[in-house]
Amino acid sequence: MEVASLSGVLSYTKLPGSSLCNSDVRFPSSVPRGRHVVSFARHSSNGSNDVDKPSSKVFVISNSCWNTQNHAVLKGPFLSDDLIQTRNMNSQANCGVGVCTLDENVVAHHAHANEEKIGVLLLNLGGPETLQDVQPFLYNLFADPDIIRLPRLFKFLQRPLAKLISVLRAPKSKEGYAAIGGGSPLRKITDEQANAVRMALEAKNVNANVYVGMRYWYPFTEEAIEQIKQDRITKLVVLPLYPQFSISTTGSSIRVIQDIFREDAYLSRLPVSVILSWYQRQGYVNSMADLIKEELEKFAKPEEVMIFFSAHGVPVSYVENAGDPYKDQMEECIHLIMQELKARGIANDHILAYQSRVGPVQWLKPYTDKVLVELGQRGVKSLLAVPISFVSEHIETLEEIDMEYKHLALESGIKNWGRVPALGCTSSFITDLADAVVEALPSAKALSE
Ligand SMILES: C=CC1=C(C)c2cc3[nH]c(cc4nc(cc5[nH]c(cc1n2)c(C)c5CCC(=O)O)C(CCC(=O)O)=C4C)c(C)c3C=C
Ligand SMILES: [Fe+2]
Repeated sequence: MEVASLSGVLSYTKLPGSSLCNSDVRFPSSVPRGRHVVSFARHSSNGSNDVDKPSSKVFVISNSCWNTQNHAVLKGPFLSDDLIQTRNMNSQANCGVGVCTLDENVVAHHAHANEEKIGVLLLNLGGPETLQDVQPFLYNLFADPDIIRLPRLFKFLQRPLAKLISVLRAPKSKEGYAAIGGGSPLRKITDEQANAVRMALEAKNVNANVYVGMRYWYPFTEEAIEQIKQDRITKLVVLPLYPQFSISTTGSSIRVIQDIFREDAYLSRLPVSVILSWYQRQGYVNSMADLIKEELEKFAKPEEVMIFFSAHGVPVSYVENAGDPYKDQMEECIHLIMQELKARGIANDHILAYQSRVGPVQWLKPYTDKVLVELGQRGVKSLLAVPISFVSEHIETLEEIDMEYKHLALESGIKNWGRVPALGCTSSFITDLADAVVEALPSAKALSE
């Protein structure tokens, strides 16, 4: 598990002997590769709220670069004008999850000033709850500078481009969401996970409020943070529900948090521990191995089944130019799961491919759809699909894998198809998340420290 504080451990200085290339800072070979840390430089604020002014930087140590990205100070997700009103009206109702009951607030109000109040902030992507939400949700997603990474000179195009792409993509997306019941199940599942983590912590004698902060839809991360402030939390663990780190997921959410915390006197003094990735945790690896074993046993000849890990892709440029550790972490994650299966006497063939590419750029390869066809041509008869970059059911498991890819696989000659469910609220997994929180607590540090 990789844990960092919001203030991070690095300062933004050009390293001796390094040279600038494409706005990335190359670093000398003495800097250890292969692990990553996300750290935020403390910038003197110019006092402006202008969203177009770069005033924070994200550093990612990766295999090849310390990548620096200039980001605008974001006061909230970019919302189309007609949505801003809806969002403000809904902000109270959508805060956190059902764990912050009235009773608890009353207790909190009377609690002793020195009493520790632990908060856990679960980060997730968010998804449209109705078909009307699809286009504004896509707008928020494409307006994120960590999703569409424009060169600094073209930043002014971010929002018009987001509007255009979201309008163009909405019909296809809507079809997908319509096929899974008219909306994303992410909010419901994430709320259930939050409640389960709270109870697992309680079982370990740790009382905590557990909040849900979504990046692109309700309840927004900004709303969850507002609730954390109102609840006067004294120590916070940030736990992204992505096992592997990517600039486009955990990185983007942490940037939002850091921008808000830096501007706020209370939040900048709040000790925070950020869990950057947790795919290496034995509890997670065991839970995945359990699910895979259970599904393999449903096949007539389990030993002949190809285990097909399908991960959400990212554009190649994230890995090659921006130093996103996502691909490395994905490969290591799969290695760990396969090692665990082997220790249990399961030695099936396996393969990793990347799904859900969007737009004309190159994404991580091999592509799931291409590999399925090739496997069929190679004579593979039984296949078990394992979604690996996400721990809830969502459009890409329920529609893309269960419908599109299953259809393609069967059409390509694969006879027996199975799919491992997402971890959801599997109890061994939830217990491990609670353990991760407990382990992260001692390293909490305030941004201002
Ligand atoms: C680890 C998980 C994810 C990564 C990495 C990721 C990167 C990424 N995604 C897009 C574009 C889209 N993603 C969409 C939905 C979506 N993405 C993830 C996870 C990751 N994305 C999830 C869990 C979901 C589904 C949420 C739900 O409603 O159930 C969508 C919308 C759906 C669609 O139209 O296909 C888009 C678009 C990019 C461009 C990107 C990396 C740059
Ligand atoms: Fe995505």
